Amino acid sequence: MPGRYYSKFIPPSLSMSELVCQKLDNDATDLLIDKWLERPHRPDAYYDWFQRVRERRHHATTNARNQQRLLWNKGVFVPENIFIRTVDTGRLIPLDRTWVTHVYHHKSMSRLNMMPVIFSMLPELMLLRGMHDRGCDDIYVIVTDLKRQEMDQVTEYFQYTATMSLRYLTAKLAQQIDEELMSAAGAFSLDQLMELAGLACAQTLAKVYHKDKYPRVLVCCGPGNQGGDGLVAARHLGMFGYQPTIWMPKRLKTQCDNMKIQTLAPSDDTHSLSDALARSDVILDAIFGFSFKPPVRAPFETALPLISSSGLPIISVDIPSGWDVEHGNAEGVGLNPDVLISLTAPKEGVRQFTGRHFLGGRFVPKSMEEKFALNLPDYPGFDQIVELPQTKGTNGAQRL
Ligand SMILES: NC(=O)C1=CN([C@@H]2O[C@H](COP(=O)(O)OP(=O)(O)OC[C@H]3O[C@@H](n4cnc5c(N)ncnc54)[C@H](OP(=O)(O)O)[C@@H]3O)[C@@H](O)[C@H]2O)[C@H](O)CC1
Ligand SMILES: [K+]
Repeated sequence: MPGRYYSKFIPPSLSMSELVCQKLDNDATDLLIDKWLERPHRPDAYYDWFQRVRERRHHATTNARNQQRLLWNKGVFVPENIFIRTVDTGRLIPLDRTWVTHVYHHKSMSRLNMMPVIFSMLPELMLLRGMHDRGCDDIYVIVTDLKRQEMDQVTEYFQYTATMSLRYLTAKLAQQIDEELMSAAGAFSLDQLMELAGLACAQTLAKVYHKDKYPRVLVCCGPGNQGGDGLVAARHLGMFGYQPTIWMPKRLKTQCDNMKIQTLAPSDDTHSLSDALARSDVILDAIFGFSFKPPVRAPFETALPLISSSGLPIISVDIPSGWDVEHGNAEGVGLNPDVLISLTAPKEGVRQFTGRHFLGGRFVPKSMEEKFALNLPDYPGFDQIVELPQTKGTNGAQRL
């Protein structure tokens, strides 16, 4: 077995192993399925599924492409050593991730939702067979003798590449999705979306910057809807026990006043901002979102450098303010946040962002996610946010 030729950015490849190609025809897998089904089982979805697979096998054997190809070298045929090369993206996926990935890529399978993969050889072969029957014609099984630690690194790599199938939005597409969410397809009001977006922003800040260490949050709000997200976030942060202060040079909002959240008087100069920066622990940048068009105009062209030079940690909403929605911080005038909370889906311009990256906006109906091929990751439990793996300065275009 060759040494470690792969890393997060050098994917494992077939050339890593001296592979022997063998063919496993459907009769052989049917035999295995039959044997497995004969064992005592409590009926469950997994069991039913394979029973249906068995019933359909005659159809399958009349299928001209009824072969699964197995490739392996000297490794042991155990789940940790098995990779599947997917037919659609051609990526190598560790077997224990395959089910999830498959559900992810083949929406038709999603109603079989996340049945547990049973880690023994027979069910795995059955799983492959089931995938085959469901339209995944060429399934490559690569058995290697990677060690556990190497496997973990490969898994890390796959987690990274999995996020690369996430769709990054252009400004136009982000606006289109926003409009659609508020049309009959989504049937949300702007206030509802803003409430959820602001909650996701507040949750992200609270997750990264604990209120005991960073109690004083300066919420910088721009003149558009993103400024509204900022106000909502300020309200939630107040509820979470932070002491937010709002800098919103263009207008004020009553809900935050009612909660006695301090709001700096609107003004076209940035003196009040400078003072507030000196009294803050962390900044929530809710200045510009996907409708930003460079160059930055007053008073923000003075505010952005002031915020940057404060040296305080910054958490940006949707896109770091001053970054072009599609081309990022090409002009170098934008903020450089430590944390980003993208809403709905990341924007094209943040592909180069290397800090901690969260996704929020858990309001996109499945139909819309599919229509726009967003490939959104699953949100954990009841959270409004999901953390995306950090990119290390690549352009994210890499694939196996
Ligand atoms: N579906 C979602 O994900 C939701 C996201 N939300 C958030 O809304 C923003 C987008 O909101 P929008 O109102 O379309 O735009 P912005 O907040 O980005 O800001 C537009 C305002 O900014 C002014 N602007 C634009 N460029 C500049 C500039 N170079 N200098 C100064 N000012 C600028 C612009 O002024 P104009 O005079 O040009 O009109 C606007 O006043 C999205 O990113 C999310 O954060 C929603 O909360 C809900 C759903
Ligand atoms: K922003």
